[in-house]
Amino acid sequence: MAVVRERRQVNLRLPLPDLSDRCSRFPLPLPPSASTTAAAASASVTISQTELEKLQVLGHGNGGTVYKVQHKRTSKIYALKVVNGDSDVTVHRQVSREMEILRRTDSPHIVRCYGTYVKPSGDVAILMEYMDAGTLDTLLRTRGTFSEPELAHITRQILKGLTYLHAHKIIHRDLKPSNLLVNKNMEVKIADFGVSKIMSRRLDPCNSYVGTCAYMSPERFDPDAHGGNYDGYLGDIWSLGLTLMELYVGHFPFLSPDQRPDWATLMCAICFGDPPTLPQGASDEFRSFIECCLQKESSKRWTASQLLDHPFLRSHPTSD
Ligand SMILES: Nc1ncnc2c1ncn2[C@@H]1O[C@H](COP(=O)(O)OP(=O)(O)OP(=O)(O)O)[C@@H](O)[C@H]1O
Repeated sequence: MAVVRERRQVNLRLPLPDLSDRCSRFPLPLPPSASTTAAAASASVTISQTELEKLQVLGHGNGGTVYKVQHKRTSKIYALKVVNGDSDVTVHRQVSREMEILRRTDSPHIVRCYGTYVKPSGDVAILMEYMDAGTLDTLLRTRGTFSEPELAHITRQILKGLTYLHAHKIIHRDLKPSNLLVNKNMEVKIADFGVSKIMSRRLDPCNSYVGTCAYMSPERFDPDAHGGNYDGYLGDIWSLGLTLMELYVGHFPFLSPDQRPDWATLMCAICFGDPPTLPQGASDEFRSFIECCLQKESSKRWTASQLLDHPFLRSHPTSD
């Protein structure tokens, strides 16, 4: 059993990195629309980094800072994730992995990347589409819990993103409300690929311990008790189940609302306790959907593409 990943405290007093013209130039696609397509993304113009003006800090992550930036010439808004050159090696490894995955992906359900920048000083940045409603975590805190129809809409989008990733042999490994970005049209996109894994084959086993432990499946928390390795794709499904439950009940499902998470409590609850269940009032379809995700034995969990056809989603058809 490995250690809990700690969130690095970002030093707010560090000067903002100056992304100068010495950096390589990257193609900047046309601004994203509600239905961004690969064709739209490939219709690109080129800008220099000095054409990006920082407007405000959107948030801090594990080693990086995300800024809202404006492309001066077109006034279009983007998000720029910046990691300083003096960050530790783990942070650089994570941002490199994130850049590699974002460059490979092309899906309306994955946050779109418009360029990556690497300076000789080691400063690294990723230019992404700006999601103007923040994350599902911030929405939960500001506007409260989500209804079943809202969750069905959210779930369908996450599952389409996961189906895309898994078909491309990418395991996210850190799915949680704060890694799901939202815009004002309630489009939900999967983000933050710092601890994701690209498999060389579809069924390669996983055995590394990275990600946010609270959302880890029992077999990821304690691989030794599960034969030393596990199917990482099904680990994403467990995290999805916990994420949806949290959005429905308003707090992390394994803990009561006022309980502080600590590693020992979490470990016992996830590895030795029963999976959490929905409170009274939830529909049978939603209850069944959550059960299909939160099976302790991973082989009993449904895959992302199977879940897309679950009665819970069929009972809330899309308008499109
Ligand atoms: N494309 C984006 N559009 C709008 N806001 C964003 C975007 N990307 C990130 N953010 C904001 O910046 C914050 C930090 O994002 P980042 O991916 O660096 O880390 P995180 O997911 O919050 O944390 P960690 O890396 O520890 O998992 C997010 O929580 C979100 O509020």
